Amino acid sequence: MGGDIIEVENLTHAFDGFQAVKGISFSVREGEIFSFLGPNGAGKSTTINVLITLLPLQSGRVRIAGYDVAREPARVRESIGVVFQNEVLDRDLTVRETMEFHGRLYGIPRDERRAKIEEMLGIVKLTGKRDERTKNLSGGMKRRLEIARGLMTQPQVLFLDEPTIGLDPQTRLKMWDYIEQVNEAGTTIFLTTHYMDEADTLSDRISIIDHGEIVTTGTPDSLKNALGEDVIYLETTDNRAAEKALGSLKSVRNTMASPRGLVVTITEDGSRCLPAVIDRVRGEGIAIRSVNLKKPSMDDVFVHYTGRELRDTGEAGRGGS
Ligand SMILES: Nc1ncnc2c1ncn2[C@@H]1O[C@H](COP(=O)(O)OP(=O)(O)OP(=O)(O)O)[C@@H](O)[C@H]1O
Repeated sequence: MGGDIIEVENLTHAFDGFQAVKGISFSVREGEIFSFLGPNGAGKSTTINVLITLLPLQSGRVRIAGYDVAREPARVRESIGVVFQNEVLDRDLTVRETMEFHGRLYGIPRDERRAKIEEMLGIVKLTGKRDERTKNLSGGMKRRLEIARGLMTQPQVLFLDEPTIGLDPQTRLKMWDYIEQVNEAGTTIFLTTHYMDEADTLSDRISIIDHGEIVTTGTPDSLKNALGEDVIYLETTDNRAAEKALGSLKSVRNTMASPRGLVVTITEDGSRCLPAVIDRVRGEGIAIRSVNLKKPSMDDVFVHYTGRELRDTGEAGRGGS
């Protein structure tokens, strides 16, 4: 992996006085698959829109592939590809025409354009669909076409906003393969996703943003390991009282109310300290409805740092920890 291809320093962005992004700093290394996660309204889109020059830089510094978004936006645009969350294909164009149109728009010379179209359609396995109108493609094929189109200009960084949203599980797995192939061919990937397993599987590193601030950054393994050895999910008749009772137990690192119950992260082998956890809760006269012991997952990391499930739009949990 090379140096930093995305550099964000102290980025702040406000809408009518409301601070959507509050002085965030992070970087993405050349060659990485980097995931940017956060609950709804956390500030992801605002950040990405500044990075891809759709929103003006208000304050801070952002460089993409060495170019400053405020001073050299055209250079930045030449260096990136973007695949948006909502489908933006012309339904009446064929697959090849879609690619052809994009290539012309970017002034790619004819012969190079033709070769590129074939190469990119090959990568996303759409060669056989070359003459199909896009309206007749499946959801997965449409996403692949959008990715192929985004790659035509050989961007150094490809921004993928929710690349697998709405796709069936099998197609999602295939899409992961394509994303990895694109990455192996040398493109840095900046990804947003609501699927924690996706972020976990694909990412070299992940940042989680909440309330306009980055709350943690790390490799999937380091983020999961930092939570502790194991996680216990407890459903009790009084989760608040149970949380209080467990606070003083030595093997308990952290407790947090979540929509799935009380999340207890522990520092030791869970199967060994589970009896003590149960005894302590019952000792307070609290009945236990269910217990679930497991290794920390990216979902647990997300709940730990944001107090919310990714799909949970409400304010069921507490912010931060
Ligand atoms: N154009 C705008 N005018 C006013 N407020 C805005 C605007 N765009 C975003 N916001 C607010 O800024 C905050 C961050 O929004 P943003 O779209 O960046 O979040 P997000 O993390 O992308 O959320 P989602 O996952 O729902 O897309 C939210 O509170 C949102 O309501």
